[in-house]
Amino acid sequence: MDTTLESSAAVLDTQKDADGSFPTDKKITVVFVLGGPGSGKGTQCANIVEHFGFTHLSTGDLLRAESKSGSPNGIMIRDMMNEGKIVPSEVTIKLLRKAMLESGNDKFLIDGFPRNEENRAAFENIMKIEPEFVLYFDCPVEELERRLLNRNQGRDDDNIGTIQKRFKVFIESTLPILEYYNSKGKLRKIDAGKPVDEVFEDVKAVLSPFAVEANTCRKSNVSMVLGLEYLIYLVKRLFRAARMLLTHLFHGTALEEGWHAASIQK
Ligand SMILES: Nc1ncnc2c1ncn2[C@@H]1O[C@H](COP(=O)(O)OP(=O)(O)OP(=O)(O)O)[C@@H](O)[C@H]1O
Ligand SMILES: Nc1ccn([C@H]2C[C@H](O)[C@@H](COP(=O)(O)O)O2)c(=O)n1
Repeated sequence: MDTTLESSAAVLDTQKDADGSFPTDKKITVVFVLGGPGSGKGTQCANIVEHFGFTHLSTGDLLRAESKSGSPNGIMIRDMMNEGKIVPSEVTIKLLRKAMLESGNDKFLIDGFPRNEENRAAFENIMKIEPEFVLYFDCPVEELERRLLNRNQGRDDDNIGTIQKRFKVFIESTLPILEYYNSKGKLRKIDAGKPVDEVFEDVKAVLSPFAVEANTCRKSNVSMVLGLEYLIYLVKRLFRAARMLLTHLFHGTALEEGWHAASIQK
């Protein structure tokens, strides 16, 4: 398989443990999203979420949040990320699993994972979920560097020293994972060197099998909203009827009392 960087991520088999379990009756769909650092994985995932109803889980974001949470692993994660190294799978998968369960969704874009063979094997062994396919954003290294240096999102690892290390780790550890999924016919390679909208056109073509489900999902959301609105309308009418009845009873009694008092005075 040729890549630009060289030249310069189902079916659920339920797992039960202390963290909880996925519902047995649901098919869990997982799409792994890979590409060099800065290839636009996060950018495109945001578009996919909007159009196809997936939950986007960025392993980098999950690790960054964990490193800042003051957890026992926090310092180790921060140090490894600053060195561009890959955090042990046990840590990453625990975070991923928790986020997947908490989302309540059954379709996941797992961004920046699996980064190496250890990640891939651990996910398969622990989660027992086969990815539907792997979306690979392929982009020239010069463009990656330019994007990362201009990102300006305050990331500690967006400095030239760590960027070079991340490129090296991508070539040595992640490219073999792409080869693996390519050999299984599960790689969907996208030219990520183009403008964002053009890249998304290609992404949409790959994600098209999920379009019908997305429509269904949107339709069911619409009927849920309409159902809720109708319920609110019925409750409002009920309240109005109750108020009219009470007013009628109250006024009736008051009138009766008024009439009674008047007749006594006479
Ligand atoms: N097609 C594109 N053309 C130009 N700039 C882009 C494109 N896609 C993304 N960018 C910009 O490049 C930078 C990196 O994009 P993004 O954060 O989505 O990459 P990433 O692959 O998620 O990075 P990382 O692996 O480091 O988390 C961002 O500033 C983004 O706005
Ligand atoms: N599976 C993963 C994903 C990410 N990391 C670490 C190492 C990366 O350099 C860093 C940033 O990830 P990104 O936001 O660029 O996807 O996070 C990891 O160790 N394991």
